[in-house]
Amino acid sequence: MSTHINAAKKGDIAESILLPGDPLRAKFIAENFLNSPKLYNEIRGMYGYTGTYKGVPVSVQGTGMGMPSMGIYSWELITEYGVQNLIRIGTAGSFHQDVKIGDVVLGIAASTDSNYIHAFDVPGNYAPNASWDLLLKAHEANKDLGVSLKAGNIVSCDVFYEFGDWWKRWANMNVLAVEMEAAALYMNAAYNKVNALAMMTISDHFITGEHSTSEERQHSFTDMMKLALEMCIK
Ligand SMILES: O=P(O)(O)O[C@H]1O[C@H](CO)[C@@H](O)[C@H]1O
Ligand SMILES: O=c1cc[nH]c(=O)[nH]1
Repeated sequence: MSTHINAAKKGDIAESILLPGDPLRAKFIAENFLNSPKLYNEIRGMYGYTGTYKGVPVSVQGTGMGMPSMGIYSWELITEYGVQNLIRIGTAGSFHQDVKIGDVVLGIAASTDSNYIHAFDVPGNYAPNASWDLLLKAHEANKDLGVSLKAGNIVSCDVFYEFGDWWKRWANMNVLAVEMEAAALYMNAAYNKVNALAMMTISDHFITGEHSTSEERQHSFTDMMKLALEMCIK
């Protein structure tokens, strides 16, 4: 048991885990995609389940919103429960015309406006990046699934409700989309030498003004869920 996760022991959480921000998305995945899912965490309502997918143990854990929350859950999963492969399955807002609602974006790197890197005391800037191993698995798994995938730099921001044209300056640097957790996940994974990849379904569009409903954010986006699950058995 750790401070924010009350799974009893290491083996109660699988080596590969899906990490949606929304705990109800975790519940939906457990109930619809995992065999014999067991609830191992409900502290703070941040549901975590372990079951099997095509015979392989897989867990799914809500991580909340923002880098402090992702930082806590991913750190405990890695250091207290030995999780090796962490796949964030989130939502994001697109900055580009050709990255459309429903597309899945793989964050090869995660730029950020956060100070999370201060925890690691590096003597310069740091470029949080995805695991090559997991990127290859995503590519491999998608050969059968054919999900509309885009990959590139994303930005993890501390503020959801930002004003003005801030996003255009990230778009100018060819950053594809905004979300709020990937950079912290990548830093925790790098420090602890484990694998992480953040994939996000586009739920909002800064150019067209489109927005998905909260119901869609919770229950839809099953392409991304299937892709992440298939990666766990590669
Ligand atoms: O859908 P999730 O995984 O929560 O991800 C995105 O949605 C939340 C904001 O609505 C932030 O957590 C952001 O990163
Ligand atoms: O952080 C996020 C997530 C989804 N959509 C956004 O616009 N921002």
